[in-house]
Amino acid sequence: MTRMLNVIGLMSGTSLDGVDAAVIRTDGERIDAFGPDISLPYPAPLRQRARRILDRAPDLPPDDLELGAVEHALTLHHVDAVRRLQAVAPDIDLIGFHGQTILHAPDRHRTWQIGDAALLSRATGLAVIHDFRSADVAAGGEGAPLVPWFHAALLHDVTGPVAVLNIGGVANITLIDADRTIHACDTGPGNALLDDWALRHTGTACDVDGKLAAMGTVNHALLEQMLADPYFARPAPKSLDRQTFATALERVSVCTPADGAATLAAFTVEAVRRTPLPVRPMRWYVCGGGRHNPVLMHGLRVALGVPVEPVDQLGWNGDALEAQCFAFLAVRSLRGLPLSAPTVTGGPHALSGGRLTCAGLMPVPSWIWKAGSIEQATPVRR
Ligand SMILES: Nc1ncnc2c1ncn2[C@@H]1O[C@H](COP(=O)(O)OP(=O)(O)OP(=O)(O)O)[C@@H](O)[C@H]1O
Ligand SMILES: CC(=O)N[C@H]1[C@@H]2OC[C@@H](O2)[C@@H](O)[C@@H]1O[C@H](C)C(=O)O
Repeated sequence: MTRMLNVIGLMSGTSLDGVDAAVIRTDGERIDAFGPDISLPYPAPLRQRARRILDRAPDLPPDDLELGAVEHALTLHHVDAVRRLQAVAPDIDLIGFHGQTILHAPDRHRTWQIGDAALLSRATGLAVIHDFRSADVAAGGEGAPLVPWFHAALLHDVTGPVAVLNIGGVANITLIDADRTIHACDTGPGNALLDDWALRHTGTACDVDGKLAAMGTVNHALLEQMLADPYFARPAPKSLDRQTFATALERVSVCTPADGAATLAAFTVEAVRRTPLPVRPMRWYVCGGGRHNPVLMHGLRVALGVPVEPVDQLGWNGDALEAQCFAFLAVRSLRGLPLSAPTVTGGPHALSGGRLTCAGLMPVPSWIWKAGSIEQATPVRR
C-alpha cells in the first residue's frame, strides 16, 4: 500500500488576502484525514506591496530589488503559517507550496508564482514541492485550474454531472460528468474586481457580505459590453490572469458605488452561467471566499436554476479547500501522478509537475526518493 503522508498545503490566491494553510493526510489519490487549517492575512502594507508587484509583473525583470524583497517577505509569512500549524500538528512530512501568482499568460508560455521554496524548506526543515503549473504551461496547457483532481477525489462517491465552483479572485469550475470525466476552466472574474471596487469606494478590502452590491441596480448595457469579451466565446479549457478583466472597472466608473458593485457581481454570475460546458450540472457546490457573499450566491441560484450550495454542505471546509488541494497535489507530484489532463488544462496529455526542494533536509529522507518518479518541471520563462 502507498505510504500516507501528513502534508501542509499553502495557497495564497489571486485575491491577495493572505495565506491559507491546511494539513491533510493523503497518498495523492485518497484523503485519509483532514487536519487543522489557518488563514494568515497579509498585513496591509505587504498586501499593497504585493499588489504593486502584480501590477508591474508583465514588465518586471526577475532581478528587480522590490520583487526580491516582496518575495522574501511573502515567504516568511508562509513560514509563519507553517510553524503555527506545526505547533498543533507536529508530524508533518512535506509541504505543498503554491506561491503567489503575479502573472498568468499561458498563451505566451508564462505563469509566474513568486515564493522562495529553498528559504521555506530551510526555515521549516521540511521538503517542499512548488512550481506546480510550469510543466503544464511548457507542454502547451493552461497550467490552471489544477484543483479539479482534488475535487474529483473528494467527490469519488457522488453521481454526476455535478459542479464545484471556486469563487476566489478569479472563478473556476470543475465539472464531474456522469462517466466521471473531469472538465474544468476558469469561468471569469470572481471577487477581484469587486474587491478593487470596494477598496476604491468604501476603503474596505472587499464588499463585506455583499452589502454595497445589494443596494445597487445592475447596469445591463455595461454588463453586456463586459460579456462581449472574446474570452467568453472561447471553448474550455481556458484560464485567466487576475487582471484580464481590469478594464471592467473603468467601464463601471460611470456608475454609483452601489450600482457598480451590483454590475460587477452580476458579471461574475453571468460569466458562470455562460461558461461552455459539455453537460449542465444537476447541482453546484461553491467554495472560496465568494460563497460568503449573499449577492453572488443569490445571483447564482437565480441564474443556474438548479441547487447551488456552499461546499460546506458536503462536510468540506470551503475556506481551506485550495490549501488542502496543494497538499494533495504535492504528494501526486512526488509520486509522478498527473496534476493536469487535456479536458482540464488543455495540455496534450495528462501530466505531472511540481519541483522538489529539500534545502532543509540533510540527508534527504529515503522515502522521498522511493515515493515514485519525480518529474521535474520544464522551466518556462519567468
Ligand atoms: N463576508 C464576505 N463578504 C463578501 N466577500 C467575501 C467575504 N468573505 C470573503 N469574501 C471574498 O473572498 C475573497 C477571498 O477569497 P479566497 O480566499 O477564496 O480567494 P483566493 O484564495 O485569493 O482565490 P483564488 O486563488 O481562488 O483566486 C476576498 O477577497 C473577498 O472578496
Ligand atoms: C494562475 C493561477 O494562480 N490561477 C488560479 C486563480 O485562482 C482561481 C483560478 O485563477 C484558478 O485557475 C487558479 O487557482 C486554483 C487553485 C487552481 O489552480 O485550481
